[in-house]
Amino acid sequence: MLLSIEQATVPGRLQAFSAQVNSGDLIHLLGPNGAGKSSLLARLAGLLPGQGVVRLVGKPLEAWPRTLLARRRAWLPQQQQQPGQMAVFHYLQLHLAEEKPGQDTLLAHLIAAFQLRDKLTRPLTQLSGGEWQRVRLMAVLLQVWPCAAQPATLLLLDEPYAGLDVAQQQALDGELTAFCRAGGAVITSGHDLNHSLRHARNVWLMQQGKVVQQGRAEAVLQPDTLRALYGLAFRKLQSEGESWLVAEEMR
Ligand SMILES: Nc1ncnc2c1ncn2[C@@H]1O[C@H](COP(=O)(O)OP(=O)(O)OP(=O)(O)O)[C@@H](O)[C@H]1O
Repeated sequence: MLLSIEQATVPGRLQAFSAQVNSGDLIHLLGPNGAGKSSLLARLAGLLPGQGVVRLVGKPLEAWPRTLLARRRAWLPQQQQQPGQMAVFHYLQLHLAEEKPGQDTLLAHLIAAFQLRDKLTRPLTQLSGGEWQRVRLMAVLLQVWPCAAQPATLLLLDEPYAGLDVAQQQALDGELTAFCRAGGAVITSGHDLNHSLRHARNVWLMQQGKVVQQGRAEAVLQPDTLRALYGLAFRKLQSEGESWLVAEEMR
């Protein structure tokens, strides 16, 4: 087991929550604004204090030396200021491991996937919002991409799709799927129910600081459940073997 969450809390923001995350899992965290998604992600990253225990490959987060933890789990906050004027390539280099076989190939692959080749010498402060998001995503992927020495790693992404155009959203889908196939696990927060229906393996639904449901996306994302969560009526449509959720206008 990669991550074991035992009665983890954040006072005033997250009620006691227990779950297990395995290598290969791709989990979407959904729920209304203020439900506690960011708080849960930050707690799992070991960056918010609280009760309970969070174990990464069996060891409590607090017992991990900082440098080793940084190679095992990465966290992408919802928003982040550019750390100064440095060039994109320099920023990415800061996230590379000293020695990791295949890292150069991975770097070239991610530069192409996120279409950053012609931005590499640009100062971070001169990127658009979506470009900075792609650079941040690339950095955390590089930081913990699974390798033979560390096959099981964890990526915690707070609203990673925000600001990405549709092609870049697809690129990110592809990289996260590859990351999980390589042995990592991903937990992301977001607000796009139909994207979660298609892309997530599991969904955790949150409401008022509590995880109220967890399970397969197709099973959890049901109109009645969503109505209770968002106060909106939903319909689930079927088309060519795919399901779609549509929020209906309330009269
Ligand atoms: N720094 C903070 N200090 C105290 N309370 C906070 C802080 N940040 C958020 N909260 C509160 O904690 C609760 C959960 O917030 P959180 O940011 O985890 O929700 P979220 O589900 O990620 O929301 P959103 O979808 O709007 O990003 C909210 O009631 C919020 O007001």
